[in-house]
Amino acid sequence: MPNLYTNLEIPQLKISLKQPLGLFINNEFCPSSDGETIETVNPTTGEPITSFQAANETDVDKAVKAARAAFENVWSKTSSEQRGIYLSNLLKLIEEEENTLAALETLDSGKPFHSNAKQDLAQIIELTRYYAGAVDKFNIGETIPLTFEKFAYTLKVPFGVVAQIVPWNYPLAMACWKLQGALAAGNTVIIKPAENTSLSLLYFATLIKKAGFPPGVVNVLPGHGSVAGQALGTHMDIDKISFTGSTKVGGSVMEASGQSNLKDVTLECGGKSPAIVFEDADLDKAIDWIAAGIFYNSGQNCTANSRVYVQSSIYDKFVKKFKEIAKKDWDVSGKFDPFDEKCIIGPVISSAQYDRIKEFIELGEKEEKLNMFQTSEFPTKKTKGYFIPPTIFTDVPETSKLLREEIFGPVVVVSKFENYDDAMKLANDTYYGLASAVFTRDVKKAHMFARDIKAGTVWINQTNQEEAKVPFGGFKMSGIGRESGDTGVDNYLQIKSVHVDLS
Ligand SMILES: NC(=O)C1=CN([C@@H]2O[C@H](COP(=O)(O)OP(=O)(O)OC[C@H]3O[C@@H](n4cnc5c(N)ncnc54)[C@H](O)[C@@H]3O)[C@@H](O)[C@H]2O)C=CC1
Ligand code: BAL
Repeated sequence: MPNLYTNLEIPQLKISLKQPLGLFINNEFCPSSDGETIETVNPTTGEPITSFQAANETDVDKAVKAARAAFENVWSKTSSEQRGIYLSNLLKLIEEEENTLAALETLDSGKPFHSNAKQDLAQIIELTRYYAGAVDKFNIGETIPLTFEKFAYTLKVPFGVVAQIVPWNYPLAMACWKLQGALAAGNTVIIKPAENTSLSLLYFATLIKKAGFPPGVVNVLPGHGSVAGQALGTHMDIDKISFTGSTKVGGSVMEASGQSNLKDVTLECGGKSPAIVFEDADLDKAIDWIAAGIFYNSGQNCTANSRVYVQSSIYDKFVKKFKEIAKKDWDVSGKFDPFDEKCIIGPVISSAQYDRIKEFIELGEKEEKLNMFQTSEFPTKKTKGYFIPPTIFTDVPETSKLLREEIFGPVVVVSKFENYDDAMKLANDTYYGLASAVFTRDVKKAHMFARDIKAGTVWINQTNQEEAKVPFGGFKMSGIGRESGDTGVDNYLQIKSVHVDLS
């Protein structure tokens, strides 16, 4: 029998914890059927942390059977009030274990503990509170009068068994965006974390059990995307799948649904979100927001404002100040312990992502010969972690690969525009449509931008702010469907129409 738990020590916070390493099915941790494991690496040091069990097709089937039985026998008969009680219990446990969960995020993903990881937990707490109260608010159908003797009504009912696949940039937060909404709607769930950040969700599974959720309602299946993820996508007894990650894999999840049982699909995929700065903007505030919007979480945000367009009359001033702020507030040098309050930018998630981002930087600098500014030396010789300093490319043409592709690191391109029409043309010149930001003191211009931009989210005089009450999702190749807010529950409900004949 493999080890299904290990002790982890986080000396910086004096935390020691019992970390589960198994697949979580029917409220128990168990080994994978073929003994396959995945090693998880600390991106701050490049050293392994531990290994956990990796699910295969047989394990996926076992979890689906557990989720199906829990749905048919227990969960579909559990009142919304009782579901709300379980979610409230979970909220209390998350609050109690906030530091431990945040510390696991920092250990496994490199997120600075005091800023990013604690901020993720604050968001998780807010949204769990929201969903605990939402269970009976968004499942209300309507009555439709037809003739004197006929009417119809609609019921909003859960799908049944839902699969969820989440990425590594916000490991627990992305899981909770999906999980709490699906549970509030009355579904049972099988959730797969990313290969490189499974620890926090496995630990979270212990809270699910403690909160009283019946066995099989929540199942956590760590595993490889190409194995466990693929098996979830093609399974014939999963009613809905929700995915967050790359646009490429999002497409294959949709394809898997099409090739199997046409399960309902929600996708949250990539972005190349523009920030537009007009000459009448409060420049200092705009720069502070934009710097945070690209450098926070080391730029590993699907909504990162990775394309910045600045009106030509203030362009030079903007670029000068932007570099100063990047250097002053976001530099990495010498601050290589994400548990230390001074660390503002952690490492990127893996050596593969580090190499990928480095390639983009070298392409911009050497092949495309763009103007480049970095806040400190790169590659840095002082750490084995995957640290990348804030990197700013200026005067970048629309044809540049750096301007067109999602880099997912602390790398931003800046260009200029002349007038409103010019700005809109540039902002919309992308296959993506996740988010956007506009900076101006002109109310009319701000709302014209909100009208004209083809993106699921628009921020006016701010950027990258998320609220549990507000729907989130993408236009174009950034996704299908919405999460968060009422849609975070609605997304997991389907409509049944009932026709009544009184004649
Ligand atoms: N929109 C977002 O929040 C994210 C976007 N990305 C983008 O993707 C790029 C590559 O990162 P990756 O880790 O490779 O992302 P990915 O899309 O491969 O990984 C996301 C999740 O999908 C799973 N997965 C992988 N292949 C699968 C398959 N065939 N079927 C079902 N699930 C599968 C993974 O195990 C993980 O849980 C990043 O550089 C970034 O541009 C990555 C993570 C999050
Ligand atoms: N903050 C959650 C969505 C994202 O930016 O990846």
